[in-house]
Amino acid sequence: MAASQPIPKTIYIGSFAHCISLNELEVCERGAIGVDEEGVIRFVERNVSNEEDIKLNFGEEWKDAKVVRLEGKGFFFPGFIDTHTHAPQHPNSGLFGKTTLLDWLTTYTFPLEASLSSLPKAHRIYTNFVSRTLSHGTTTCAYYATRHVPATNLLSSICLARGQRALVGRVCMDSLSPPYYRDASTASAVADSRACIEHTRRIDPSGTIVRPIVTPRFAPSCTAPCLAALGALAHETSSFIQTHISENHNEIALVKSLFPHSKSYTDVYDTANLLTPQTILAHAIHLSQDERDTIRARGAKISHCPASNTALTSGCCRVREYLDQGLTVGLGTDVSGGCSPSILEQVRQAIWTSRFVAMGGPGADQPDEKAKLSTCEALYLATRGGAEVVGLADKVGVFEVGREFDAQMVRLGVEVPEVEGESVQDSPVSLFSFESREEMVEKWVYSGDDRNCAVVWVRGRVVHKRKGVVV
Ligand SMILES: O=c1[nH]c(=O)c2nc[nH]c2[nH]1
Ligand SMILES: [Zn+2]
Repeated sequence: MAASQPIPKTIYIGSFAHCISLNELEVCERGAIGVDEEGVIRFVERNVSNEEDIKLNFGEEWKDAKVVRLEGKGFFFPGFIDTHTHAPQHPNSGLFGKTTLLDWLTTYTFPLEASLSSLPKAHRIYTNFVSRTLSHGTTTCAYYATRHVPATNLLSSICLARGQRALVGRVCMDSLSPPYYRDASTASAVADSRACIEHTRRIDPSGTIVRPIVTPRFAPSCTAPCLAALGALAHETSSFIQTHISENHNEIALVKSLFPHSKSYTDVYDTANLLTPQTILAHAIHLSQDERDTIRARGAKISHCPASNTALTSGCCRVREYLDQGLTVGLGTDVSGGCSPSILEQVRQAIWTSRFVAMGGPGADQPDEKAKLSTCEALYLATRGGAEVVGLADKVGVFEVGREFDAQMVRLGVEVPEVEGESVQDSPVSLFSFESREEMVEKWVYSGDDRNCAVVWVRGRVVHKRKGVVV
């Protein structure tokens, strides 16, 4: 099992980068990170001159440590955290036409999800999707599965076997759903969800790698009794909760008509005790100030899904404002509303969305500079922000003593040679000779992809390696 295989003490030598705070990106040129047999970081050294000095400084116990050296241009970076995605929708990535949320669900999504009643099909999709997210540097992922208990349990088992940290949720939907894909009753939705929680707790009792997450699809898909029963189930089993909120204007109007006595969309969930510090709310685009205040007061978290929000023309989330108001935000790929499994892509998309908010649409005056996310802020959301959303704030997201080594080795390739006639190389990032380390990080953010993700570790264990890379 990737997650529990024994590992030697290891020293990672080379440049590293990480977000110390929302506004502070540290790029260390000559670093050394010491990781023990549990995968926990024991030292982080800067301005290292040679490996022997490191070993001497840290004494006898590190003298035989394995060394992983980052050769050439690149840096170690914390693993990405995907706070919201749908594994069963992977085959539909890129297929959405001109639909918006509600017709997209009935046209593309429900038929595909229903077909995962076939376990061989679920196996094919889930193994490929977990491989894909890992290959893009995602070390933790909050997954929606489907309604099916066996397929949901399979996804948990695959994540555990591959060593990817995951929250895995069986989707509950007992209302307004097609007859071929719905829960028969609140009682069966709760019983099936309980079965999935029990499976996840059985295969990983400590919850180090996989944890269950109670998953009402969204308010239109659930009756009020079902929402309340799921709130109670989450409390009884101390589980995380994930759902969608305030993604699209037609959806918000539908919620208003289905729950006429609720003050707002947020109030529907609050009434059902679904807003807790362990709740992940995907999208959250069109929230009123009152709703934001409630979400903050309950300690619930937000998953910003910029690519999906654009593809389904749902709206531009005012994330910079949310951060100023003290809301906790991470990034989500939301496949297949979003068409990429890459959190690096969401970093870019979050930055573009913030610029669209800043530009304010046709006829607007000067851009609103306050609305713009910086590169560092977006990287923070992809790592430390995400860690807060999934309850791992004290464990991952930054290279600090006492945290676990969830990381990716980013390799940028070689500089473009001065002689004419060279060919384009495997890395999509073009380096010349002038770039500072900070500029290399910027170039990676704006032009990099999975070809730059050479190795991925969770708790110091290798969970992905690009072909040909030796560690
Ligand atoms: O982006 C989304 N994807 C979904 O599958 C979904 N279901 C309800 N609301 C949703 N939004
Ligand atoms: Zn979603």
